[in-house]
Amino acid sequence: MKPICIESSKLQGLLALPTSKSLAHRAIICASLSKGVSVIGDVSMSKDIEATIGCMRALGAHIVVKGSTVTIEGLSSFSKEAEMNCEESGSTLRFMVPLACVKGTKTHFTGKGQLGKRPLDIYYDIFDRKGISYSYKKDVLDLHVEGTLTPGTFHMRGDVSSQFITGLLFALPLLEGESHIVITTKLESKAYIDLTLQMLEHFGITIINENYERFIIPPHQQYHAANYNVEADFSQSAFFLVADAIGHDITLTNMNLSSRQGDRDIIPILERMGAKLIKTDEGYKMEAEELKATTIDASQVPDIIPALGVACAFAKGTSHIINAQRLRIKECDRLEATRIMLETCGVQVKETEDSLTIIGQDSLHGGKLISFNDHRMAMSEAILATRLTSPLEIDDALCVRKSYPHFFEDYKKLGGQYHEC
Ligand SMILES: O=C(O)C1=C[C@@H](OP(=O)(O)O)[C@@H](O)[C@H](O)C1
Ligand SMILES: C=C(OP(=O)(O)O)C(=O)O
Repeated sequence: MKPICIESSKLQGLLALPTSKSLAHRAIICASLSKGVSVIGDVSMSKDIEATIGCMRALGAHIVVKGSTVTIEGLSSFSKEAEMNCEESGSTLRFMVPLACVKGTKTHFTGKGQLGKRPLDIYYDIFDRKGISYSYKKDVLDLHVEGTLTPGTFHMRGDVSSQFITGLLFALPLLEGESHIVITTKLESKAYIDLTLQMLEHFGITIINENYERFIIPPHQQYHAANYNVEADFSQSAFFLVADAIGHDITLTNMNLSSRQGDRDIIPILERMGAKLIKTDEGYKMEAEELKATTIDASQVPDIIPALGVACAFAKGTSHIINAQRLRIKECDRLEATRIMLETCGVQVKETEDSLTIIGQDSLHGGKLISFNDHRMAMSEAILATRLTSPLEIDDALCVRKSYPHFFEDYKKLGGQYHEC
């Protein structure tokens, strides 16, 4: 795709958000492991979700996609061999690896972009302890795994990625003996574990959660087919709620305010900055006269930080984004990328190993940016561009396909103005 030039514009109107990628991954996996047929409704297709569907098919599930409805006949036995292309989806890879080892499926994992550079060591340690054989290449995802996971106690860090814990939570209930997962550090991205537990329960799996320090997984369990409708995605809501907070007028028509998605915190964070959530006849929107600086702890909400960086850029005063080291191991180094995005448009930003200090500005200019091949950076940049005094060029906006293929169509419908440069 050619670079696009975005002009400043007023975004306004109604928008139905795509549905939650995190919940869709989980529902598709649980249904694929179930006895019987499940219908998963309201799935928003994206590259990441297609990757998970492809992997579960490779493992033996029968999956039919018609529009946003995914009908899944769970696998009757695990495939002996599987080829799993995880594209650029960290969730897919980290959720699939333990599943590949439930019945010793000989699996070849491939993927693209940064995925081969994102941590997997927690699994390699388990493989070493459990005698599972594996080989991988450095920095590109080309991983071969063969071996069977045995039950036991798994000591795991909780401050690298919660996706490793989720991955084990899917696989361990299927083993012959009881297992325990013991979290050895502070648990970050904790709400994603809640989403996993919620989905496992929906599909009939029991996990005993001892205060997020130990998870006890009874053995010999069976996933039971269940229907499930996926709710709107709060990580995606962040772009539009931030847009509202910096002066636009977008009403989101499908947000579930009692959702357990951690990124629902976008609302209290923006409220702390002086914005207000307003209920209208059609849905919800944010309103703000003026934003004020705040301190944001990124450890539980890593995915909404680039969008919040845009809010901080227009806030009065100095904002701090703290505990953000793990942003460096996402689709790009999101801490550095957020700094570059803001600096390019005239914001003063200081970056440390795990924080950003952002000095809010009244007026910002355009420039030339790359998307860092990261959907959340491209979407944040598009929102930032609406409030600049000159156009912003973005090199490769196609990366939004990872989670929100229609982002730029929706952006245009709301009044966003861009053209190929
Ligand atoms: O479990 C999930 O669905 C996710 C967990 C989070 O990852 P970490 O646990 O690595 O922070 C989040 O960043 C990712 O986009 C989705
Ligand atoms: C980090 C993300 O996803 P994943 O870890 O699944 O690649 C994301 O969607 O922002």
